Amino acid sequence: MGLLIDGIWHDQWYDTKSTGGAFKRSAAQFRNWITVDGRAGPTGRAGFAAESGRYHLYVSLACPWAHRTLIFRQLKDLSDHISISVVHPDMLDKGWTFAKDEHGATGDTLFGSGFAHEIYTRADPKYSGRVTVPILWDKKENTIVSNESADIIRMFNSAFDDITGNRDDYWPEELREPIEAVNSRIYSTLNNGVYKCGFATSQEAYDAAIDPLFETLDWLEDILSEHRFLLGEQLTEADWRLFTTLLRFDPVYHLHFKCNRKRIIDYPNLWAYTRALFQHPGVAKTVGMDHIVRHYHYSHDTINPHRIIPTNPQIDWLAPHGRD
Ligand SMILES: N[C@@H](CCC(=O)N[C@@H](CS)C(=O)NCC(=O)O)C(=O)O
Repeated sequence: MGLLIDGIWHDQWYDTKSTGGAFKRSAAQFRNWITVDGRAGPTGRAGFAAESGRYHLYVSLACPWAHRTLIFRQLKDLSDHISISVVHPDMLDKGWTFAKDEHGATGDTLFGSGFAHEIYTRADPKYSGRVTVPILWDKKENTIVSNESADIIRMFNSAFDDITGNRDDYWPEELREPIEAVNSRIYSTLNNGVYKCGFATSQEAYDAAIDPLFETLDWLEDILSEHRFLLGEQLTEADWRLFTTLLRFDPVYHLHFKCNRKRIIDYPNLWAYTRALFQHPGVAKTVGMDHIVRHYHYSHDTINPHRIIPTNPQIDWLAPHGRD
């Protein structure tokens, strides 16, 4: 694990010393938007029009943020229009790699690079910052459009609709305000909250993260006891953003990140909801559980120094969910 400083790779773990043991996620730096006609989006510059075959997505099957983008690529029928490369699950001293010696790791199918940091320096030879996935690459302008999953799923939600004819809308205008409110709590206490627990290097930092996390799970259980989805009857991006964390919770976060007060299967509504989303058409094929379990346990040697991969519970994702 490391980062680029002025385009040079440095192997170093997250700095939690300056924050009293708390993990602080750094903000993504490439924030352009693909739009229907290439006009600028909410951030960044213009020039990224939706075109079939122009863009390439670098993902890790293990990563919950990258997983969101893979789900939207699937839901919005973008597989024939946006190509992908899948990194190797082990993220060690050189960061994400394009090694292919693991089932499902494709290598860099665009440039044949060895490491994900080469994609960042290809876009900006002096880039300083973390080398994260997902990365949305523009083959035409030879640069990174975006490395922020929250933005990428919104681009995928609508920018290519005229090309695919798929007009399913997971960010409907009338629900945007409540979606933002739900996203914001879930991001801070759950999506990122599990990392705050897992990467904490002081008891105080862990204690500060664990209560809000389980309060949020209790809150979600209540919502889902009354509604089919987070915002009511309509499936929205808020559900997909939550799903990638729920999916990883029992197999990884419960043990590896010490989020062990309860498991998702202890919450009847959350557990049935997670299965319902797993069983949604096209979603199961975006799930790489081998990469998920391998990545966390093998890569985080400050948490699991002997890199032993635990046996894990057998989870029946396909059991009937009864939430239609
Ligand atoms: N804000 C980014 C965060 C992505 C992110 O942190 N990805 C993790 C993998 S789960 C990563 O690549 N981490 C490498 C690192 O921090 O060095 C997004 O949501 O797209």
